[in-house]
Amino acid sequence: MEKFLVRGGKKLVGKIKISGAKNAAVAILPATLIAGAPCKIENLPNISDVKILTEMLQKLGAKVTVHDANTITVDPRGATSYHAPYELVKKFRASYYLMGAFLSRYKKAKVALPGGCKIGPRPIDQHLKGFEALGAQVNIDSGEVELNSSEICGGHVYMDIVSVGATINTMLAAACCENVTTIENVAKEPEIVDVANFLSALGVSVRGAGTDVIRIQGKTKLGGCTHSVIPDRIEAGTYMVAAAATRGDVTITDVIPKHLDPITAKLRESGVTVEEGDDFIRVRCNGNKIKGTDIKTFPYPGYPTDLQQPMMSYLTCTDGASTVTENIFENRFQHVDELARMGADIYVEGRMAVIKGVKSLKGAEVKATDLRAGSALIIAGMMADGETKVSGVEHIKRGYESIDKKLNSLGADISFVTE
Ligand SMILES: CC(=O)N[C@H]1[C@@H](OP(=O)(O)OP(=O)(O)OC[C@H]2O[C@@H](n3ccc(=O)[nH]c3=O)[C@H](O)[C@@H]2O)O[C@H](CO)[C@@H](O)[C@@H]1O
Ligand SMILES: C=C(OP(=O)(O)O)C(=O)O
Repeated sequence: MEKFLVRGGKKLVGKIKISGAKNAAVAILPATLIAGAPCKIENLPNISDVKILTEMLQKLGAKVTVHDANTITVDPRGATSYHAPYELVKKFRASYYLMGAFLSRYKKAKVALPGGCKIGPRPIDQHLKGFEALGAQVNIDSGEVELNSSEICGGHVYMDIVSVGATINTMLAAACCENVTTIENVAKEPEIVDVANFLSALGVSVRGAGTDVIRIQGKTKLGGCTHSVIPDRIEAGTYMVAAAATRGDVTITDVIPKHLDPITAKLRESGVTVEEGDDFIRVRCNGNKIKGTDIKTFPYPGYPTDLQQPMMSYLTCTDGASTVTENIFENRFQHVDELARMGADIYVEGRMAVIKGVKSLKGAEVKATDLRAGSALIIAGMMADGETKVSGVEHIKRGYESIDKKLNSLGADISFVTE
């Protein structure tokens, strides 16, 4: 079994460069299927979700040229398959974007229901509502979603729930519709704006991405483009929290500081000094008195659920009590028992965790059950006395490019072991 062995007690100090955003990359890669010419995608994170997706595009008939670890060109013109069976999609959640991409390109799709992080029930009813509003018939049979549309021509949809995935999927499906599509009550995450920019570069007219309402005037014939993926605000936020958790001094570069406002605000509230530049953020503790704070997860621009778990590790050793309320996913507290095994004092009641700050954590054998539980446990390991072994490495590799090497470059002591 693969594990990260973390020897704790080291302050993180130095500079670290942020990779491209997983949640934008995993939408843009399937979206290349609707292009009419090659698409060069730059600043892709070198993570397993991207690797799997790249292989998937090849299996579907697209030609992929790898330029370097973070840049590929996808030529979708030879792709013919609109079927993505469970074997292909089970490994990660964002395979659902193949539904929108296939529907746009082929007017039909057959895609198995997705896998991904087990953080509670993750229905896709809003995705299907979007497709239906554009004119598709939806049928679910033997775990596969079948979409058909003699004419998918655009429409109007008001989403019941603010959903990142449903917003992007409806945008993809609308990209080749001749009529205007209006999607209301949409998610406003920066990754949605990045996908909108990618579609615009192909020739689709997309207005309103980043607000509550998106209007799309599709085109039946699209071009190709060169697109650079935006920085990963969740990776950046993880390293901001790690810097604070080890009472270090870290400058995080190649970021869009505005995207990190909710994390910056919470770290400042808790006593950490955070400075922002045009494309960097410096997080340092300066010997400041560090106290607990309260976190409530919300859709962007609220505090992101994907940084709830790493933040909880930090809060285990701050002065006084903190609360963490998880409003997005029902079962995103699986890291709590593992933190408790390291000496954290956490009490969970429904969607809220109450954390009483302790003096220190102790290293232990712990298991990451999902991606962000993984980074949370690595942070806890760096805070702890002694050694922590984190299993569930496959989850962590889904979303963090070289997390061990990046943290070691800041002075951490993390090795990759196979037992
Ligand atoms: C690949 C990707 O981008 N993943 C992100 C995306 O996931 P994902 O797109 O799956 O998350 P959503 O924004 O869709 O989910 C938000 C909430 O809506 C619910 N819901 C969603 C769709 C639907 O059809 N019906 C429904 O009830 C979900 O169960 C959840 O409670 O946004 C989440 C919320 O910021 C992040 O944690 C994930 O990292
Ligand atoms: C939940 C996450 O990812 P996914 O939606 O890909 O499972 C995440 O990035 O924290």
